[in-house]
Amino acid sequence: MLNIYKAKPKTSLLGKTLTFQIDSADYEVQGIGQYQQKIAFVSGALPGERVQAKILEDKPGFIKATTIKVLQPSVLRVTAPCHYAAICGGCQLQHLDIQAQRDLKQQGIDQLIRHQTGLSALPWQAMLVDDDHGYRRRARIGIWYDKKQRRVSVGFRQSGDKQIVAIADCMVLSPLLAPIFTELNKVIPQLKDPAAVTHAEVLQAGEQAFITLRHTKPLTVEEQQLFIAAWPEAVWLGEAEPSVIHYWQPAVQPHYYLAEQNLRLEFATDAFIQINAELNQKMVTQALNWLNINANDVVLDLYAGIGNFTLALAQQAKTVYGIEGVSKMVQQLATNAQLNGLSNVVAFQADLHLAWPKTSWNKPIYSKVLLDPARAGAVGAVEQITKLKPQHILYVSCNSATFARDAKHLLQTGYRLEKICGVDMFAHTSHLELMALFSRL
Ligand SMILES: C[S@@+](CC[C@H](N)C(=O)[O-])C[C@H]1O[C@@H](n2cnc3c(N)ncnc32)[C@H](O)[C@@H]1O
Repeated sequence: MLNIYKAKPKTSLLGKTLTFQIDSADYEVQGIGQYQQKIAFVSGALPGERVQAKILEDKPGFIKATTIKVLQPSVLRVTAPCHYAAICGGCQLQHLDIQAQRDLKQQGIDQLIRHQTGLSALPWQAMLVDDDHGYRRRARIGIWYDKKQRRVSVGFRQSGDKQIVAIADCMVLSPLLAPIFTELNKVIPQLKDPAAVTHAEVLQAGEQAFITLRHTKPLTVEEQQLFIAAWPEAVWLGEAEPSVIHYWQPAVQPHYYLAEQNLRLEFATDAFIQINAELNQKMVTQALNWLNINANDVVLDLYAGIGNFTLALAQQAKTVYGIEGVSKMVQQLATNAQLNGLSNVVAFQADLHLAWPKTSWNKPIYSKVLLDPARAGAVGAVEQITKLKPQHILYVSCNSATFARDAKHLLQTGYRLEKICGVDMFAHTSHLELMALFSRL
């Protein structure tokens, strides 16, 4: 008789609660432990701790879990300063004091970069830091209307979940934007269809609050007036379809200042700007210092946005080419250069992750390059940068993993890492911005 062997289906660990001994932490300060043969990444757990954690993902090589109970705490563990920390997904590191957060983030990133690049030590410089409260000048606030209970929830997404956690205040949001929670809670239930508004983008530009409400059904002028009357100091806008934004009041131009450079930058409410104004200022000034820009420099600023670095570089360089993927932002960059009296800025649109066009800006004419890509890093771009053979490359990164990958390429193609520093742009979260200066050997 033929015996057919059938492998027993493995039972998934998903949703189970297990106990983990945490040995170390990764670059996002998630605890690392082990379960049988699998490596376990446990959010909310610290090295040296024993925790109970719920399994969120069960993959062949690893599992991901979230701490639900700390059985044996680390000496570094503190009580979170925000009363929503345990349920809100916005900040992941409030169980550490701010200095320990910064130390552990840098240690984890140091390990990641050394592992990827093979460097034995990194030339770390002092981290750029500022106030860890009230620093966010932009945020997306979730809105959920429960039709059965006729109740609105305004807040952030729960950690590891899609549910909105209703909150009344946020420790890291700029105080100017604080009224958003009360006012939305007041007005949304008065709408004909309260479920029509799904989220609010809040923005502080200078001393002005801008609120863009995303709504899936039209809102009447009377309904728009309810929001304006509730918080008249704010400027209200509606987004009926993605990226189709209308002012409900006379338009006001959002802008911010780089006071140290005496620059004024204008932007559209949906354009990218750096989240933390104080640290952005420090970052721009440090970029000028590290690159040591002089009047002979021809500089290439990649992923230039609305010209945050471009204009400051142009004040000291001969010429700056700013390249950006979004056409509207390229136009804004050119306008900002004009508004600030800078005639040595040239702005181009290009998708930097595709093959670069054979054009005036893609030539080996640069002494210095600054790049500030989004989280995906400079995939496809970093190879093309090195072909231009600039003397110095300043890489500003918001994702250490993609930075480590790109840094490896730079080191393999004739560059050395001169300086690196963290920028604690998103205090209390697992993210750390990086600035790294590479020079040609
Ligand atoms: C982190 S932001 C930096 C913007 C600017 N340097 C600043 O400091 O405000 C990254 C910028 O890269 C742009 N970008 C993203 N992917 C791109 C691509 N494939 N090609 C060109 N630009 C891209 C985004 O539109 C965004 O403006």
